[in-house]
Amino acid sequence: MATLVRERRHQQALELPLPPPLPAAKFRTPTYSPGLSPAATPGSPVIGNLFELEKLAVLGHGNGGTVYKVRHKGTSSIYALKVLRFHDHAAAGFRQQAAREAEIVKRVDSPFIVRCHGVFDNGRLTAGDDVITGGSDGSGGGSNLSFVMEYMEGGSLQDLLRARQRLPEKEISGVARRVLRGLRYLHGMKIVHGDIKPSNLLVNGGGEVKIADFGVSHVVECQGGGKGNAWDSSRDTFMGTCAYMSPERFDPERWDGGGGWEFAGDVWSLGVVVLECSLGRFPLIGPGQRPDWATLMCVMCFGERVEMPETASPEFRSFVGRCLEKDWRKRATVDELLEHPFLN
Ligand SMILES: Nc1ncnc2c1ncn2[C@@H]1O[C@H](COP(=O)(O)OP(=O)(O)OP(=O)(O)O)[C@@H](O)[C@H]1O
Repeated sequence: MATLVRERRHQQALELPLPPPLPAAKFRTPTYSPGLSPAATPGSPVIGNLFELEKLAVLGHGNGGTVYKVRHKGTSSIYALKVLRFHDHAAAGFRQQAAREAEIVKRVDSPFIVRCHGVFDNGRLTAGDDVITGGSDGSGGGSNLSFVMEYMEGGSLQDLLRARQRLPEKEISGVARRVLRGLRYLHGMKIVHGDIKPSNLLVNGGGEVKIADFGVSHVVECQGGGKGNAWDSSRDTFMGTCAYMSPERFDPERWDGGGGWEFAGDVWSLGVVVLECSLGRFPLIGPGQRPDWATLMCVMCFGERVEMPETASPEFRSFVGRCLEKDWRKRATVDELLEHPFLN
């Protein structure tokens, strides 16, 4: 069932070209320092083969894949290995989106985004601009796509919220600043993340938050252009994702989801996350309500006021209000939010 849901979720058409690869793509020259941390650093060695990695533990499961904690046998560096498995009957859209995810993570390089150290297509390391097929290996047993990622030993923001329930405004402001810097980088490359939520914001050993999981990301032609690329809500039934979805993605007709709104959707999602960090629960619905499609749709269409924590500062209220502006044209941009007093 979960696989089916993910397959549906990934059927969004992604026909636009990606920006050119970075000159020295992700898989950079190694400068490994033996004395460093258990977790791999930006200068970690290139991994040529998945057999170089030893699985230590399962870190988590997503829709369609498993994430393992692994150790590089040669250097003892620790990584996270995400493995997406495709059954032979997997929908073409699922494979296509996984390939798109791989192409995006190979190009992004920012301290605010979880680093990818290598992508393996059926165990074969793909280089800079190799075409990734996500296709069958011909063995009849399905295929897989594996991502070797920076290990984020603090887990996700969702884990953090489970443990601490609420975060103080100062910490929330730090989280928001890092996510916005990551979004500024991505949007500058015309990449819409599309799935900003607590489980996709990971924390490293130093307490730094980074954006992860490009499973529904895509590249848009130009902001404000008439591409449309309208989101078909019937494709995205996964609750964890739709809970953070903006009104114009829910209902493009009502909220004028023409061209240019897709970057604004990431800002809405960040606003929901920020409010959740302060309230200690998913904020757009009442404590006992389920965040199902119909309930969320009612909130988007008829809900007037977002509940704020009683103790929230004016800066916090203003910041969240600017993110959760229903009309995406009035919503703050990433650059505006980076100048907002809540962060400064
Ligand atoms: N680089 C990483 N370092 C440490 N833990 C990670 C890393 N990437 C993922 N995880 C853990 O594995 C879990 C599963 O990640 P994955 O990206 O597959 O799915 P998800 O984001 O939880 O759900 P979904 O697939 O619905 O987006 C995460 O919630 C996180 O706890």
